[in-house]
Amino acid sequence: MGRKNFRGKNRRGGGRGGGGGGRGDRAGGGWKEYPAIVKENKNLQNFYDALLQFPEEEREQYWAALRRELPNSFRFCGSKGHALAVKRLLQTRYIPEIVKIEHQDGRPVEPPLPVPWYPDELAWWMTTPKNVVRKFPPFAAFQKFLVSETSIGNISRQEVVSMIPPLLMDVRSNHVVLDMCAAPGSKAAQLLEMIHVGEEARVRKTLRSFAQEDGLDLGKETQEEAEADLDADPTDCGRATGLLIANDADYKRGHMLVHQLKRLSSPNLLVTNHDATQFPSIKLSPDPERPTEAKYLKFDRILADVPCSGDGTLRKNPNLWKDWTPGNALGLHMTQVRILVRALQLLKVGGKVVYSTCSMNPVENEAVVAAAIDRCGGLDNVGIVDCSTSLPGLKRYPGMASWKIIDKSGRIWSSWEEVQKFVKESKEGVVPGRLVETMFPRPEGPEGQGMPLDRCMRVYPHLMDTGGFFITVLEKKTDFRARSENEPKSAPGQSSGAGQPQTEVGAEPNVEEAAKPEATDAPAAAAAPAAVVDQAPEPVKAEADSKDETEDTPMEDATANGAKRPLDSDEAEQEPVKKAKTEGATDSPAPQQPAGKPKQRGRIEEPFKYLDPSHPVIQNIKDFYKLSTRFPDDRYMVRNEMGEPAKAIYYTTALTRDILTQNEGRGIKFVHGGVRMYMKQDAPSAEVCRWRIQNEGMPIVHGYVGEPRVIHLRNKETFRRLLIEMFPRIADDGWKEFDEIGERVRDIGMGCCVLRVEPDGDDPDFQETMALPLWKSIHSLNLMLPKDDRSAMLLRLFNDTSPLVNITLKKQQQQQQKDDAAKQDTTEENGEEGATDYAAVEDLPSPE
Ligand SMILES: C[S@@+](CC[C@H](N)C(=O)[O-])C[C@H]1O[C@@H](n2cnc3c(N)ncnc32)[C@H](O)[C@@H]1O
Repeated sequence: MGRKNFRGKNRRGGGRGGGGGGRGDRAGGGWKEYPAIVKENKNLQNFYDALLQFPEEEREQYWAALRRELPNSFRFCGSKGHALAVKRLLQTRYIPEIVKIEHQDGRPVEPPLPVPWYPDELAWWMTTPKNVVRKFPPFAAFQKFLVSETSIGNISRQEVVSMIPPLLMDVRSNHVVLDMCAAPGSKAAQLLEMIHVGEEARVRKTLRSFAQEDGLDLGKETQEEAEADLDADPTDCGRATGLLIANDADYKRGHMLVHQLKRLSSPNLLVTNHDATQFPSIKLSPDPERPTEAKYLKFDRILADVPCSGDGTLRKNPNLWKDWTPGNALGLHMTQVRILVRALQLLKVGGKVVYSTCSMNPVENEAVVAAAIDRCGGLDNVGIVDCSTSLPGLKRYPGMASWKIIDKSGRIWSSWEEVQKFVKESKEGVVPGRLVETMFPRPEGPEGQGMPLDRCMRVYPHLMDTGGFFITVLEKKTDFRARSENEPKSAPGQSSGAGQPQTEVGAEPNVEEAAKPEATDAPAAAAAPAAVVDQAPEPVKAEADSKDETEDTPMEDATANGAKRPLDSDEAEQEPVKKAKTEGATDSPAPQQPAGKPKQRGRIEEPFKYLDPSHPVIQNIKDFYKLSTRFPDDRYMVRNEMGEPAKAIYYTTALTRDILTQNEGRGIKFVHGGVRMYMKQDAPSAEVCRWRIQNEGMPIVHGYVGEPRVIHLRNKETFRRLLIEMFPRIADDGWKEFDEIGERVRDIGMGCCVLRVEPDGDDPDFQETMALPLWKSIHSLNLMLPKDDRSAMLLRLFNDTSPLVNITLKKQQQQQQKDDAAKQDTTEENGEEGATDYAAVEDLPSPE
């Protein structure tokens, strides 16, 4: 590609990392940006000018940054080795082309650069905005790379400030993590990746120690494997034992979350659909030493990335310039406090909560942190962690110790005393707007002292040319009972209530915990699950329990302002393409409501039923694939009422199994869990196992598959042929065309096998080891991969964009029609199995 030029007007100045102002050198060349939107709002500007009190020059930089388009940013995901391979491609193939592109005035385009504070240079940004990269032809190849790798989960198009909260959580492989408000899921994906860091290498290292005994050929030892730290998570043969529960109150957004996280194929994930203010207590098996004592899950890490007014996202959501009103933030304050209090309750002692918003308003930030700590008994129970040395290179401001509140009418208030005085003196005698005491800075004097709110982090848009973000890390020091909202604080001199049993009134969200006066980490098992909000198998009171909460801060407000804000462009890009078919949703029609009953929210999910290891299907799978006895066979699960394998068999971790079995019938709304490991497949003869290994489950199981079902491939060109051709022939000496694997594919028994791609290391663009499902039938072979994955691999490894070749397309179409008809008849196993199984439909082995 020679020098390429793109045109446009009104491109504004400013760039990344300018340290107060960015690079103001962009005028002259460029592109159009949102010309129709007037980026002015008097109330907004007056309020923040009064609040932030920047010197004049910095104030201008702040507003100028907010009016500019956001730089383009993305993150390489997945296992480290894999992420580094995709990153290498950016550096060697795309950046050299990008630097040849010129602005209208002849200046070269600035290439993407690593975000300086992100570990391992896995996050990148570039000053050219997203919509320019998307639309201008010189960027077409780069854009294709971004889209292709995003679609298969190797790249996340995430805004840089949104990457900060998970980085501060220090998540380990064995941590139990909750993301309370997780949709659409970019931070949840980051957290899940952290749970899996180092796992692949640990598992291989463990397997290698048994390889000779088990007759496994694991190929060459990688450097990562040699350096793997088995002590990082020692209890399950190197596998990650941690868990992420990703929750969102909004059912539809919850399914975007499933779509986003499913790409990571993690058995360490559960997705739930609950109001975070009432997130339920999750039951675990009792400790063997105390079999009669109920045990509940507590978390090592919690992310509370709460619904907020979002005024830090003005760059990404320019409509906010006209939509911002002072009331937005006020309506969210109480919900935010409740979510944070619930997070602190659910945390282990020593655990950490990260509280974050994309708002700059202290009423949603410092005021929430202070109010939640206060309700949990003060700084003796919950500390604010000093993160000043974390993420060096990230420019930030400390949290505020004092601030003002703007009410719905635009009037600015300095203190709660001022509000009370107004109430006393006014005729109406009522508090204006939705003002409450906890919105205001803590008063001077003994009660208000000592809250180190300066440890909170404020990331302003002009500091590094980003969006705005607020982040605070809190640590639980001891167990406590949180004071309810309606309960007055202890009189001065008395203990704040830490560790004291307190009467819970209405507003305390979890009735299970409230039911037991001294409950701390083991809430009493209540007869009715407290946090069930709808469609519970056992009808329970729940909406009634939360009446106080809904009365003083209607959730409608919270959702109107925060939860149901329109999708921004990142989110929209991540949205499932096939909107009509919500992934993870059942195929069953929504349940019919008996007349006169309140309408149910959400839909009923299929149950999760675990298979007995002695089940004939499990035995057949073990025999056929010669699975090592070291692979756990008590974690297989199906999703139908009968508990019989019908279409898909899932795999989960041991902890997930415990949670799903212990909480069956308790009304907890699990909407996703488990990785599809085996899919039912028509087989040409009785000797062939009808359960093929699904691509998603392959990374988990392939190391345990016996050599009789493995094909080792080293040649890049052989791999290219398997990727580009669907159903290449092996009959009539066709196998001879397959170079080093020819004889092996001729001789191996029919059915599914593991294709282990083990590059010989000579080609720098072909270094990644992979394991993929391959189906052998009488006449042909077929890689059982979705078309998107094939195309993405062709692009990545061969820079090849040619269409896939499918010689049996017609047969496929007929088969697809047959499958579709059969699907309509299937009622027993819908759930996630109901979602299109593209490998089975599009890549079905040719019927022979
Ligand atoms: C700021 S967004 C979260 C963004 C997300 N953490 C990410 O990184 O992609 C806030 C989310 O909170 C959800 N939400 C709103 N009210 C909630 C509540 N009471 N409980 C749980 N989730 C809630 C909304 O549906 C929305 O998806």
